[in-house]
Amino acid sequence: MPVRIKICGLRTAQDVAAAVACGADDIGLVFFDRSPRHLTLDDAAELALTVPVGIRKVALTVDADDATLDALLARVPIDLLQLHGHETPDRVQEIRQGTGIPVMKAVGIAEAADLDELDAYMAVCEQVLVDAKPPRGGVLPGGNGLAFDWTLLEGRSWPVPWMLAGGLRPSNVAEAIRLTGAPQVDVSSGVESAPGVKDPDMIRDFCAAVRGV
Ligand SMILES: O=C(O)c1ccccc1NCC(=O)[C@H](O)[C@H](O)COP(=O)(O)O
Repeated sequence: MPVRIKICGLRTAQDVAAAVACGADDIGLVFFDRSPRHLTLDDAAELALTVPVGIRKVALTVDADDATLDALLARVPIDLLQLHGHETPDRVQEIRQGTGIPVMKAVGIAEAADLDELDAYMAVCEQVLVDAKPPRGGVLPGGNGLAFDWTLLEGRSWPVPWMLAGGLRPSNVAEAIRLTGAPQVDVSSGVESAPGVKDPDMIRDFCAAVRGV
């Protein structure tokens, strides 16, 4: 099976076109107003219209309340919710049941013990995102371009689909896949020329590196 590719934090129709042209499977839209990748609902609704059928539109939210999620889903057609805050397993279950939208819970990893946190989410979400833990006191809970020690994942497997994220770049993604066996990869900073500015050449190089594994 080819490794699935998610390009996160797209903000323009050009970003979407570059990701689609390179064979991305998922595109991520960020709804977190402290992020340089944040989209308004109007901008996201317009951008969603440019995404071809068959490409999954993933909405990234951080500890969003029901009203925020309802407003988002009423305006933007979303295929998967990426929960990137401190959502508990109960909250993940509530969101999944309340919205009817499949959920991917992100869990931050810095050391082996952090992997235990993943277990609590296996019964309540469709997928997990195994990401780097954000730096202490950092502004963003994700999208920091930081990698974790991928050897922590050697020999690990989970009963739901999982995606690897955190500091992936065109130059290291093949090694990350080889070491972890990741069936899906997610990138944001690693294909940017500046925070929030996607670079089509880097997107192309990233996808080529994944497909070359
Ligand atoms: O991208 C953001 O600005 C962001 C804001 C708040 C929570 C998460 C955020 N990003 C997460 C991602 O883009 C990815 O899912 C993942 O963490 C990879 O990021 P990167 O290390 O930059 O490739």
